[in-house]
Amino acid sequence: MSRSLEIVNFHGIITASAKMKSLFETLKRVSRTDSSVLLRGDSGTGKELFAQAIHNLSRRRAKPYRALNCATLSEQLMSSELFGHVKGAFTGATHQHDGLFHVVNEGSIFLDEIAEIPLNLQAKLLRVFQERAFNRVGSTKVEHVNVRFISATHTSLRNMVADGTFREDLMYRLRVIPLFLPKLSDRNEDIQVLTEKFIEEFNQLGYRTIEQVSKDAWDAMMSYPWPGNIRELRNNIEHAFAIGLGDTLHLEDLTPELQGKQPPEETALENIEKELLVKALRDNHGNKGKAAEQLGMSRPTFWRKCKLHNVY
Ligand SMILES: Nc1ncnc2c1ncn2[C@@H]1O[C@H](COP(=O)(O)OP(=O)(O)OP(=O)(O)O)[C@@H](O)[C@H]1O
Repeated sequence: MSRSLEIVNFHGIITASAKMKSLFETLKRVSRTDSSVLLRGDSGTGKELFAQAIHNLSRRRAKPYRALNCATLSEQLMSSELFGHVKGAFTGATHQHDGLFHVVNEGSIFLDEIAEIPLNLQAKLLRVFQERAFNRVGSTKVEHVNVRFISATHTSLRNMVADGTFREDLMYRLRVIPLFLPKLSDRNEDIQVLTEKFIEEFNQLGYRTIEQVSKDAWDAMMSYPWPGNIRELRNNIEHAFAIGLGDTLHLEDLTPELQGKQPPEETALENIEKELLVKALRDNHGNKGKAAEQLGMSRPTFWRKCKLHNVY
C-alpha cells in the first residue's frame, strides 16, 4: 500500500515525512554534544522515542539513561525520585534511597512534562546545571553528578516564564537545543505508514491477520485530527484487531471517535468532568500542576483523569 513512500526507521521512529527526516539529521549532530535538548510536541508525538535516540547516538550510550514523567508525582515523591533521600527524611522513609541523579551519573536523564516541575524543585534542578551538585532529601552531604539533560513539554515554557510559574534561568539551561516534533495530522503520509506498521505488529501476535483496510476506514483515518497522535493511532489499530473479524479492517472496527460518535461509556457526568479538566488546563495555560490545584485534586489524580478522558 505504501510502496511509493520512502520509509525510514530511525532508532525505532518510523516515518515517511520529510519534516521528520530533517529532524533526524539535526538529531545526529546534536547527539554528539552534551547540550541540553528540549523536545516540544503534543502528547503521543514520539518525544520519548526521540529522547532515547539522542542518548543511544551519544558518547554516553554505554552509561545509564533514565526517564521521569514530572506530571505524575507529588512534589515530595518527585524530589525523592530525582535526588534520593536518607533514612528518616520524611514519614515513611524507612530506608536510604538512591535518586535518579545518583543512578544516571555520566549518562542522560529524560524529564518528560518538565513544565510540571514545581518552583521549589526548579531551583534544585538549576543547581544541578550550575554546580553539578545536589543533596539527597534530608541530607547535608553534597553529591556531584555529570548528566546530560533531555526534557520534553507540550506547552510553551516561555509563556510559563511570563506567568511566573517557570524560572527563566532554568528555561535557558534546558532549551539550548529546542526541537519541535510535528503532530501526526501535519504528516499525513505517516498515518498510512504507521497504520501499516502497527497492523504488521499485531498480525505477528497471530490471533488475527489483517491484509487490507477498507476505503471508508482509510478516509476516516486520513481526515481525523488525531489529538493523541501516534499513541491514539496505535490504540485504534489495537481496538480494530480486538473488535473486528476477518482480513479487512473496517470503519466500524475503529474507535467511536473515528466514526464521529461519542464513546459509549461517556455519560453526562463524565462529560462534565472532562469539560472541567479542559477548562482548568486552559485557565492555567496547560500547566497540569496548577490545573490540579484549581480543581482541588492531587497531581497524580488529575493526570490519571486526563489520560482517562483523552485530555491532552
Ligand atoms: N514514528 C514512530 N514510529 C513508531 N512508533 C512510534 C512513533 N512515534 C511514536 N510511536 C509510539 O507511539 C507511542 C507514543 O510515543 P511516545 O511515548 O514517545 O510519545 P510522547 O510524545 O513521549 O507522549 P507523552 O507526551 O504523552 O508522554 C509509543 O508507543 C511509541 O513507541
